[in-house]
Amino acid sequence: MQALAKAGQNGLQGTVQVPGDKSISHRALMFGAIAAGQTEIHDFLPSADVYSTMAALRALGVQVEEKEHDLVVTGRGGFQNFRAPKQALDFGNSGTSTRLLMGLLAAQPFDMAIEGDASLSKRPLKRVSEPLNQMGAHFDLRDGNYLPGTIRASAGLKAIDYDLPVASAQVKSALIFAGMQAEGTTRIVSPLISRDHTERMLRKFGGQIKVAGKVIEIAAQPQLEGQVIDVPGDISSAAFFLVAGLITPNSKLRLKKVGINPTRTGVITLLERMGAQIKLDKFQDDAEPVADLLVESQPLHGIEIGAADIPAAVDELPILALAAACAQGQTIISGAEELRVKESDRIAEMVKVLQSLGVDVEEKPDGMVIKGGRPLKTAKPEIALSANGDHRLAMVIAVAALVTEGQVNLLDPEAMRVSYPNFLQDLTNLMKVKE
Ligand SMILES: O=C(O)C1=C[C@@H](OP(=O)(O)O)[C@@H](O)[C@H](O)C1
Ligand SMILES: C=C(OP(=O)(O)O)C(=O)O
Repeated sequence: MQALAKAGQNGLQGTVQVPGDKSISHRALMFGAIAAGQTEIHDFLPSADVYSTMAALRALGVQVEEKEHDLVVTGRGGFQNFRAPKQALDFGNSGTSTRLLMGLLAAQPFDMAIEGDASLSKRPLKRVSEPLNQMGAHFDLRDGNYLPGTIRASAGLKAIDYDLPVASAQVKSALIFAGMQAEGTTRIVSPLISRDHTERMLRKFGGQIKVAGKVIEIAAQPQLEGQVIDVPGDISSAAFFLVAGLITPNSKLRLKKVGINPTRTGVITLLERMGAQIKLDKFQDDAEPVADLLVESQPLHGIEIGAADIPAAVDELPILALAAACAQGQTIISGAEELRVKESDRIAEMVKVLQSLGVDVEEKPDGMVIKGGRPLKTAKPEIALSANGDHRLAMVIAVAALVTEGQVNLLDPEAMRVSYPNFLQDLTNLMKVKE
């Protein structure tokens, strides 16, 4: 159990370099694996989820060397040169590893067993296996939807036209990897635009993809060549500091080199709608735009967050719900049912966390209604909260503790290893009193 710190008189002050973007780190490893030659990945995210992708690729015969903040991947020069793994591929807690690799590995000439931890084994995979099976892949999944399972050998894939039922970047990316190996042109239509790191990275590696709004066309590719990838800081991790800086009195923070891909900046847009001013010091664009984010404590007000807002802020909804609890007035979150199938049921768990801190919050099937503005306060002088093994919930609880009257303890701080192993250390560093 971890006793969580409360912010002092000076609030949070200083500069943070949040670790590398998780989505981009996974993809850099995967594209590195299928490219020819070496790929250097600078400032990758050294977290449990990214190590799950790395371990799976190593088990398939891909050489990945780790050197301090960098990785060097020696690619297999295509999809057909992998080695049959000796054991089940274990994706740990990582939905991104599972779903993207299901697409990347959909047409191997051998069977592969796949598994994950208890949380991952509850997350739906039919959304990926169904279209891939239509293309000629064969997945055996527990109850047709869950890990553990087997990716069966396939004799080859054929293109399909597919309307995604959910605005999921993971499903879209799985279909892009499959489309790259299929005969014909695969057409993917998304209901809403989701993060486009796969599309950008494919182009960076020399590949071709047609993107027109929500419609993507992908076919067989020229030989991809190894690249140097600079991974920007993860905006999903920066989001915890943005909200911490806004709700903790007397704070002033600079978050350095954060990725500001427009498909990911929903948290900034929504905080701005709540009345926040966040300054962006932009850098030169590479494949992914980057900026320093500057934030100071400011009053916030409630807003309505609807279905169209969700994809660009999907992982930031838990911390936005905390911001809403500290804002004046009512915030309604709707159209966010996807949150129920993340590492935990993030609607139910956030409602529980906020209620333990005295917040007036009502759970809805697709979101919640938060009546904000009351100071956060524990019912007893000291309470212990569980993040239910969910890294994002664990970090939300640590941010809430900064401004809660009463001592908050966290039962499962180790959950943070999934995306931000040094989060508590980085947060504590901002509380050192400056003379
Ligand atoms: O493609 C990605 O890297 C991700 C996509 C999102 O999931 P969905 O595709 O399920 O929305 C997000 O929640 C996840 O953290 C990372
Ligand atoms: C949902 C998340 O990740 P994944 O789907 O990769 O487990 C997340 O990081 O919040």
